[in-house]
Amino acid sequence: MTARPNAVSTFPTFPAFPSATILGYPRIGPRRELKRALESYWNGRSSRDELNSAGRRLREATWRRLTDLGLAEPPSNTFSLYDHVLDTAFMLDAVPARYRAADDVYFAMARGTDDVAPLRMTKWFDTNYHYIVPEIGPETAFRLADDKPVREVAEARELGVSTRPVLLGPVTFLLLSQASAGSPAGFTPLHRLNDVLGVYSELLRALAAEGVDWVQLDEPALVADRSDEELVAVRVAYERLGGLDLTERPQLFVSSYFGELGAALPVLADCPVEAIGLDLDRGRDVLARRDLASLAGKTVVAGVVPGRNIWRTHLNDALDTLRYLRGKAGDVTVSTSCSLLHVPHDLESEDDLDPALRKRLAFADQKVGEVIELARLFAAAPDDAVTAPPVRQRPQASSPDSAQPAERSPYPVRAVAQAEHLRLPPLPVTTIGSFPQTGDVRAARAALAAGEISEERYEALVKAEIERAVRLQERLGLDVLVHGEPERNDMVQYFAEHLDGFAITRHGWVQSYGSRCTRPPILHGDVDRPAPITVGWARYAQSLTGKPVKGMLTGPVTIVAWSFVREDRPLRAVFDQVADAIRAEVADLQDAGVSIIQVDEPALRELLPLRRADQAAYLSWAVGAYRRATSVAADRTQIHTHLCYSDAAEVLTAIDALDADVTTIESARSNARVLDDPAMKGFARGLGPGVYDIHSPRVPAVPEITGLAEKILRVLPADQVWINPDCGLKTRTYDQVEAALTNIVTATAELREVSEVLLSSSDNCRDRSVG
Ligand SMILES: Nc1nc2c(c(=O)[nH]1)N[C@@H](CNc1ccc(C(=O)N[C@@H](CCC(=O)N[C@@H](CCC(=O)N[C@@H](CCC(=O)O)C(=O)O)C(=O)O)C(=O)O)cc1)CN2
Ligand code: MET
Ligand SMILES: [Zn+2]
Repeated sequence: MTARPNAVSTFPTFPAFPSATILGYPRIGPRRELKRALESYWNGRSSRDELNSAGRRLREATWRRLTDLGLAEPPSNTFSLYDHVLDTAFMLDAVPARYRAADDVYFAMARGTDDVAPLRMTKWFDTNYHYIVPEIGPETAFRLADDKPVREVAEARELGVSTRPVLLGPVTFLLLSQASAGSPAGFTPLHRLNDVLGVYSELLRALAAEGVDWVQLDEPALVADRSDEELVAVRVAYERLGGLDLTERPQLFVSSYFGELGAALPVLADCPVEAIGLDLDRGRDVLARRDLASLAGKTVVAGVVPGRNIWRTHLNDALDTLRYLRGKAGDVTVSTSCSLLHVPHDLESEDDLDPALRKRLAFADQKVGEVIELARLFAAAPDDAVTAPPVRQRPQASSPDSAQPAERSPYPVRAVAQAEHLRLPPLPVTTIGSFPQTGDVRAARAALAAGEISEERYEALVKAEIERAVRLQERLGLDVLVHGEPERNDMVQYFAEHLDGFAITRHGWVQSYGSRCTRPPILHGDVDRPAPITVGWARYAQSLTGKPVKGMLTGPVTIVAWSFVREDRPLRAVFDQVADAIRAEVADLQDAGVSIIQVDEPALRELLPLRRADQAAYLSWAVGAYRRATSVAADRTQIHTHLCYSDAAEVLTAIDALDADVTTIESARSNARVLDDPAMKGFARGLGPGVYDIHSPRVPAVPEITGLAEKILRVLPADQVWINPDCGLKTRTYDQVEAALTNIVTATAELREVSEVLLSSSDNCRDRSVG
């Protein structure tokens, strides 16, 4: 059968793409209605039916809002009760056998149950959103098990709204999945492409039968480096789906985002799909490509309104870009650069922002307005195309970088100084920093903000909470304690609130995973630390115990990564300013007698550019910022760092580069896979691979913990090993934490006995290495 690459112009009976659109919309609700509904269901306070109704109300509110704002054909299936990748796995019946008996299979996969651990969760490309990693093997029996995308179309139609369903594209779905445990060597989920395409074909037919004109297939994986085999998969997928007769399928819009399509552009251009989406914020390089003209027969959905930040769009620049494209592509439609999932709902909710700053901002609803305004301007603009690709660049540093401060002594020298100073037992047990954030503390913080309680009262409550955490750790027998971070609403927002140059929102929530959200601070000015931030709390915590209490800071890369950052200064200069603020805090903690300081960088890998060619440069200045923040530490001050959501190879490169003395990492959730990495041999620093997956309410049993720790001890000399959870405990309850830490301490005591031999021999090793 011959494909028809240009259905729009050749067959005018097929409806054109609307002139303005968005790729997706926040789903948590303007007042986090979804969060409340989920947590109420999980706590047994409401039924699944009530949860489903809450979801339905949110979808209705979204479609009404978007049509009120003037969007003709809003997207549907952008809603999810937990995660859209999980929705896709569920829809395809890619449900591993161990979940099938659960009461609620969907949430068992997302969160685990008492009997079964959840699926792995990891970062969605370079964002702070997390998706659930599907497990696919040769045994996965794909079928269309759920018709959510079709149902949502019908649901919207009842409200008089016709929508464009959004699906995760089959190639990205498989590339984001992992091979199930029993899969034969060499198997990758992409090997199942043909079977998945069978189900997608069936789904497209069902959507066409439902009267859908356009379907959006998201393929963000195509903006990262892709092998020839993967590019062949793209071709196979879209020749097959586009090859369905246009009476049997809706028109296909393949959207890319978070970067430029690279080698995937000519492949897609050659496939019988009717529209292609380009990210013209992060993927602007595409404008200079000669093969852009290969899109001449297609609708280009031009992502000129940035979906990853909250700054107003420069409408004139965007208009130039649209007019330039008009000369190159077929139809041109105005869109956001990606889904608006990554920005808060509505600026109108923010009453407290400085009016001068506020004028420069656009949240999701304002971005919808921009898209519509641009479509109007574009339609009214003269027909002649702009002929040169418009340039819009981030400013580069005009002055030389500020000097990098002096480095610390080499690690082996520091290790000796620290061992003498700290006198820790073998296999020290510690935690990552936060203890459960209780409703009481959150309520107290809300009451303080509302002026209902005094500063003194709030401080007393926080101190009581610190004391509770310290006493618990002492009682359970941990070796290096933490104060528990009760004074922090969030590890980034808290610092932003105490630094100059940041603004904080009241309702600017962005979903991070499931029901969990953050309010990313807005870094809009020059960053400076007017006064010490954590020193008072650290002093207080240390006064309660003879065991060392870690000072706890968030690193510069993570502060930048989890904020909305100004674009009128070179990113590198911004990093340096934040690094200097943290450096001042490290110095003050040290002066206050704190002997272990942890500077977390869980977002280090998140900001890693998706294309390998750009990664070395990024790592050099991200790492530079970290070292700038920490190199003020004396040799005997032990610097810890914590990384989560990274894979092994990335972590190991990063750990060496960061030059911290001890690194705690997430590993329980992936069964300590990091230790299989060949680079682990010869690893020379302290390492704490997590033995407790804190993302799930499950409490790990002692043998589970010893099992993981033994795996660690087979690879690493015992005197380098720390025992700790995967990440902070703030999302857990005190009951769960007490049970899990008890088991961790018990398991460690057993290990200390069996590994005494190992310990004495590795001690010798270390002495030799120092010479
Ligand atoms: N920024 C950031 N990104 C991160 C992480 C992180 O810790 N921070 N961790 C990783 C995993 N992501 C996470 C993201 C959020 C949360 C999380 O727990 N968020 C909390 C909100 C934290 C917060 O801002 N708390 C505030 C506000 C709390 C609140 O909801 N207050 C009530 C009122 C108080 C009450 O009566 O309960 C309200 O505003 O309605 C505070 O404690 O002050 C939540 O969604 O529940 C956890 C992990 C990766 N990315
Ligand atoms: C997402 S990494 C979290 C690190 C932080 N210190 C905590 O324990 O919560
Ligand atoms: Zn973490």
